[in-house]
Amino acid sequence: MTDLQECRRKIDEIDNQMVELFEKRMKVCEEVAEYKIHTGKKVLDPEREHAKLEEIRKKAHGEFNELGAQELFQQIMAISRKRQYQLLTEHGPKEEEDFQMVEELPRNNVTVVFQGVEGAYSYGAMRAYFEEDIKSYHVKLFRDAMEEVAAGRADYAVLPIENSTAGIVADIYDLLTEYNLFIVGEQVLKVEHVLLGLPEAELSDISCVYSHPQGLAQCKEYLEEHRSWKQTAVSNTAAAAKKVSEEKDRTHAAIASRDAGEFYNLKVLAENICKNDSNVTRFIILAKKPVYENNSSKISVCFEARHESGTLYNVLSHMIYNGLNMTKIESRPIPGKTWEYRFFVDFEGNLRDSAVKNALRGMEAETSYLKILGNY
Ligand SMILES: O=C(O)C(=O)C[C@]1(C(=O)O)C=C[C@@H](O)C=C1
Repeated sequence: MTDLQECRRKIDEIDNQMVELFEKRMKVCEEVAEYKIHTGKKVLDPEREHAKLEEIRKKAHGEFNELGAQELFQQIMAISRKRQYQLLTEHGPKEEEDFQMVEELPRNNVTVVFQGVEGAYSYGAMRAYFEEDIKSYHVKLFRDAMEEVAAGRADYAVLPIENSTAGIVADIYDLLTEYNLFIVGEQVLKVEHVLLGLPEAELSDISCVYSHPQGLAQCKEYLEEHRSWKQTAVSNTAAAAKKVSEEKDRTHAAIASRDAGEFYNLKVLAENICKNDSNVTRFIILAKKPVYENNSSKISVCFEARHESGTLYNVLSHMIYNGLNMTKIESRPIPGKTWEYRFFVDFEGNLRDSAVKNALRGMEAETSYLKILGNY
């Protein structure tokens, strides 16, 4: 019978040689980095990597080992690139810094736009993030809010990006790639929906309910208990409340906030209608200029990767290598490119950290498009 101890001794011996060779190879890669820093040649050389992998495949025996050896060298070269990006950050030409650091963003005496109407959750988020003495106004669509900031009529826009029950607000993700705006802050707001009706209405009168699609989705279970009600989606929850108050029809109800109910003089017909009692929405604060506060700890990026096997894995590996904690990933279809996706990633860090600089340098070089959406 095979002796396990003996096998392990042999493996250890081989591994020791491999580590020695790995370090030797890395030393040469550092020389390559020096050459590339001086000549400005790109770190990633897909042709060279492709030729190398083909050569490696020919050297190995049998299909399994051919694939295995290729995978191993793919990793080795990826590690080599990461080391080269590190050296480039340390000794190469300084990258143009688009983002400006500020001690603190002004939260008073500014003009803020939000989507919806007073009483909407966006309004609540704005009140929670900014000081009292701001000038605020509302617009109809998410796009309008972005337009206001892009045109310089507002300093900031407050927009919902995700809800803990219903998921992301996809339109906002898409608009973030359309407008050249930056996320400078975020505000998480507890969302407590109630069912609102006219002051004289009773729950048994209701046959039609209005809300934002997310409001309807977040109260799905409650609405399933009232299947006969006609559900109508409107642009936001406060607009739903406004509609009920204007239509003066006691069979109409809205799913919105208690605040919206007070604002439009409606009665609470049912509360706790959202099954998930930790229902929160995260709002982002957008600005025109790429600024970040000194103590910012979260970075959002958006990128497109070539449609090839392993590209996403390679891009994300820059975060792993630099010890960065990825907190979120989303994908959205790229308009006009069927089955191709754009990725949105959040990770912990500050743009001043060298680990962040290294990771971003590598990610930028190995994606076809990368935008830093913000550090906040
Ligand atoms: O040969 C190069 O140009 C290198 O940078 C070395 C190396 C490698 O580790 O083999 C690393 C990155 C390149 O994409 C190709 C190859």
